[in-house]
Amino acid sequence: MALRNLSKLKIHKFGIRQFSKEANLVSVAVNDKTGVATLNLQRPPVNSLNLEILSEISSTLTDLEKNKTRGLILTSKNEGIFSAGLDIMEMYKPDVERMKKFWTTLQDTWIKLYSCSFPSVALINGHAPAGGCLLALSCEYRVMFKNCTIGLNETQLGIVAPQWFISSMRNVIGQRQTESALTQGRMFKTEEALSIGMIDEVVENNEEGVARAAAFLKRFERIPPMARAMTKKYIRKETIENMVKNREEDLKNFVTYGTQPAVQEYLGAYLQSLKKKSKA
Ligand SMILES: CCCCCCCC/C=C\C=C\CC(=O)SCCNC(=O)CCNC(=O)[C@H](O)C(C)(C)COP(=O)(O)OP(=O)(O)OC[C@H]1O[C@@H](n2cnc3c(N)ncnc32)[C@H](O)[C@@H]1OP(=O)(O)O
Repeated sequence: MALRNLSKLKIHKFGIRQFSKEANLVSVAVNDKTGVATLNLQRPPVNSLNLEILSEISSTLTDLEKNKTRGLILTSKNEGIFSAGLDIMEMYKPDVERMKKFWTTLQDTWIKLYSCSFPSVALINGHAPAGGCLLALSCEYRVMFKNCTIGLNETQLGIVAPQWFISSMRNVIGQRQTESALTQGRMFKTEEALSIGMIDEVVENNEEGVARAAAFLKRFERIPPMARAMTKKYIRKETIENMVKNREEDLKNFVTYGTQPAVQEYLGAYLQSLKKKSKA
């Protein structure tokens, strides 16, 4: 597996374009033999998703699509944390113009990941709350380390998960489990997530995780890519169209709702509790 500069596109002897990104907040490694790209989130300390990392994920997904990658493994360089979700600092006492750009970039990233033509696996090698969970749910398969947690915990923060977050979960675990999980803002331990089908496999370590993710992607080796991609597109069409149709309204809701004093108070208190915990 090699890390390459994105600017250097080349056709490999297997006929697969190979590339990766020389960037700060994500890195991409492409397996020469299989054409599978591993996208690593690497924004210390907890891979919280701010405007900059989302922009990099989004542009990387565009590049992977253009370069006809054969599959994606989405994971974290920071073992122990897949992603802490959206960077709360983007929502707390926000600059409204940046806040809009942030949300629009999150929408773009989700659309690209949710609708990508290539098969995708989240190798969840650490905790995955909220936006971290959303990224994982947007993939087609989820492999997770033991002793971690995953879930959409928004209500615990006093915020409301948008419709497309909810649909992403509902499409994986169904209406009843989603309603129960989201109204409580419940975080699931690995084994619990497995038992409700939120994740597909549990692994001991990174080596095993990469092997299981690769095994999932290998299932498509003999499936004509076009047929596969069109089938995925049809299955996900309604969810994506709903979001795209409502994205302006979704942005408006985010700004209006997110800037309300009561929501700001919740976010401020939550941030304080996180900071206290890290100082204890
Ligand atoms: C009517 C309809 C309206 C629709 C409107 C839509 C509104 C929806 C809006 C938003 C949706 C948001 C979804 C989200 O993703 S919100 C983010 C939720 N994330 C979390 O709750 C996770 C919080 N973090 C943790 O639980 C832990 O940090 C954990 C990831 C488990 C890692 O734990 P640990 O390794 O122990 O690390 P620390 O807790 O010590 O954290 C290290 C430092 O990082 C800071 N931190 C952590 N998470 C975040 C974050 N998400 N954003 C910003 N900063 C974060 C933490 O404060 C520590 O900072 P410091 O070192 O300065 O103390």
